[in-house]
Amino acid sequence: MQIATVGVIGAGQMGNGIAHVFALSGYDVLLTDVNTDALHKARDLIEKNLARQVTREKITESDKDAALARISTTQTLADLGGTDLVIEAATERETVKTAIFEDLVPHLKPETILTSNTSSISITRLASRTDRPEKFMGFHFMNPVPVMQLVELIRGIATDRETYDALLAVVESLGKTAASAEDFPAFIVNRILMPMINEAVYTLYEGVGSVISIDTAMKLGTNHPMGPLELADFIGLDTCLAIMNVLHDGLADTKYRPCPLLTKYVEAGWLGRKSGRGFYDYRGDTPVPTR
Ligand SMILES: CC(=O)CC(=O)SCCNC(=O)CCNC(=O)[C@H](O)C(C)(C)COP(=O)(O)OP(=O)(O)OC[C@H]1O[C@@H](n2cnc3c(N)ncnc32)[C@H](O)[C@@H]1OP(=O)(O)O
Ligand SMILES: NC(=O)C1=CN([C@@H]2O[C@H](COP(=O)(O)OP(=O)(O)OC[C@H]3O[C@@H](n4cnc5c(N)ncnc54)[C@H](OP(=O)(O)O)[C@@H]3O)[C@@H](O)[C@H]2O)C=CC1
Repeated sequence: MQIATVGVIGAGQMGNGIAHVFALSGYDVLLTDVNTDALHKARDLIEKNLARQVTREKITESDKDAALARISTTQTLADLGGTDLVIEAATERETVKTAIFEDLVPHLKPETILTSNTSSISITRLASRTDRPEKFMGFHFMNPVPVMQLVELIRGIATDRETYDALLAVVESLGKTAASAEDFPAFIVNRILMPMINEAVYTLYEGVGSVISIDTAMKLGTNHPMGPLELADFIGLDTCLAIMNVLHDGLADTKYRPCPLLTKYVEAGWLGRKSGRGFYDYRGDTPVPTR
């Protein structure tokens, strides 16, 4: 199947990055969000990130202008009806995602491939809430999307070969690399990464180290580009907690118990970079550790 137009649902940090890379690779993109402000912010951020790529001589000014011209925005979900591929990248909450699919499905062409960028939720269960489980897949991009090479491809129990092959070809057209994961809670990347981040929060909670000592230890001791607490803030603490809850509920093992400090931060609205405060405070010129 020829994929030319892509609908992206959710204009947060992942939605804007996904729209950016698809537009730069020549796809027409229609980006939607319930929040008009998020749509405006996403467009500005895409423009800024494309400009950064021009400065670093990764792309030309005309590549940037052409990519921006390929991105349209809408607040009406039904406008995505004519797209060939839909990527849902809204908040990591199953009720939010299923409500989106239920609203969207009546407007879609029969051949449209439906995907979710979920970090952890069962693809089989999400697919079962649509009219096309055989054309439904997990399509998991990494943050920041324009920089990260990997896309995890997750087949639900009903996904057909044609859909998998079509998405594999899309990943190649973006110049990225696919890794296949089976449909178990949090797939591969977050099954491994999120317990490490959660353990870093326990290390802080139990007073083994400060925010700075934990991040410095992991950056300089294991050559990670970001420390685990800095990375948690970058991903979003609400998303980290949601993933730990899916692991805990889905695998029924206490080793996945979310750290109470992570829960408390989310309850306080301290969600990391996106809310201005998490393990670091981002309101000044440089991030300041909070513990
Ligand atoms: C939660 C999930 O479900 C799954 C996930 O995504 S888990 C999270 C996965 N992501 C990570 O682990 C990220 C870890 N961090 C990193 O790799 C690095 O810190 C980073 C790439 C984010 C930034 O690297 P840095 O060296 O500190 O910053 P900086 O020098 O400004 O940028 C590095 C490059 O990225 C580019 N870049 C950074 N952010 C960008 C963006 N949003 N858009 C476009 N380009 C961007 C820069 O232009 C630069 O490009 P070149 O090297 O080609 O010149
Ligand atoms: N952050 C990360 O590092 C990664 C996240 N992901 C996954 O990507 C998805 C998005 O995450 P991320 O971009 O970080 O989250 P953000 O919180 O940055 O963005 C989510 C966006 O979705 C919007 N939204 C909520 N409900 C709806 C709806 N019904 N219709 C349309 N838009 C809606 C939110 O609006 P509002 O703010 O008004 O609620 C917000 O603008 C999640 O499933 C997450 O697990 C995958 C890989 C990495």
